[in-house]
Amino acid sequence: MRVETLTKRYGDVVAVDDVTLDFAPGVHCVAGPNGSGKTTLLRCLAGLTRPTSGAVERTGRVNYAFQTPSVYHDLTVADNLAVFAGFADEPREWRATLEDRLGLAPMRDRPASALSDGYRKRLDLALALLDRPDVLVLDEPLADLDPATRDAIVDTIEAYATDDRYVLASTHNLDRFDGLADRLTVMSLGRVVADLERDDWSDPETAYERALREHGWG
Ligand SMILES: Nc1ncnc2c1ncn2[C@@H]1O[C@H](COP(=O)(O)OP(=O)(O)OP(=O)(O)O)[C@@H](O)[C@H]1O
Repeated sequence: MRVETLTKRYGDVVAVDDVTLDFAPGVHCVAGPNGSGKTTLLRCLAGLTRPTSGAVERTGRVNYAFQTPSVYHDLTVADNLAVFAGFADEPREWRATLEDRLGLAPMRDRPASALSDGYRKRLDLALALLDRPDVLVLDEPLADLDPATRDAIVDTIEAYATDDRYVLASTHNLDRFDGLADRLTVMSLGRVVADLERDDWSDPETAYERALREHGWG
């Protein structure tokens, strides 16, 4: 996958400014201060937002998990999974595996509206994975979650990111991606200020802070 000279403007705001990036299979984190263009870049890549100019090349089936979970609030966890499984042509065992990995079994009969934010996020990730997308895009998958939920989500991402799959995540929680991220792109003011691979860093959070310092932040 690739974006080339991608620009997205909202009126006077340049959310993504002339970004060219190649994407490879593995776990790819996109980090940057608030408003640096992470979500806009990922939305353009996933085809959810039309770029103002530039090109996007995508591959395979892309699923996008929004920062705010998009589940059926009136349905139970089990029924949410059943509805989405109806769209997916996957064996039941995969659904059971996801329920297990994300610790959803005790919540099966609870309406999504009655779940904690953490369990709603777990359910949302399960739904995004049900049809085994080639490309999984996660907008802030770990924001405002307790440690157990973060662990469940990180472990699920890790187990999924094999077999040439692409996992892209915008995040402010790089410490939790240590050992998991293969690639780190740092954005500032709509531009890419660092694009690093695992061999380039001792840990992604320190690499991120250094990249921002070099570009005048803090
Ligand atoms: N639909 C929109 N209409 C107008 N401006 C927008 C829209 N979406 C994003 N922006 C602006 O584009 C810029 C980049 O926003 P974006 O959400 O991509 O950044 P971000 O790095 O994901 O931020 P955050 O970490 O806060 O989620 C910001 O200035 C934002 O206000």
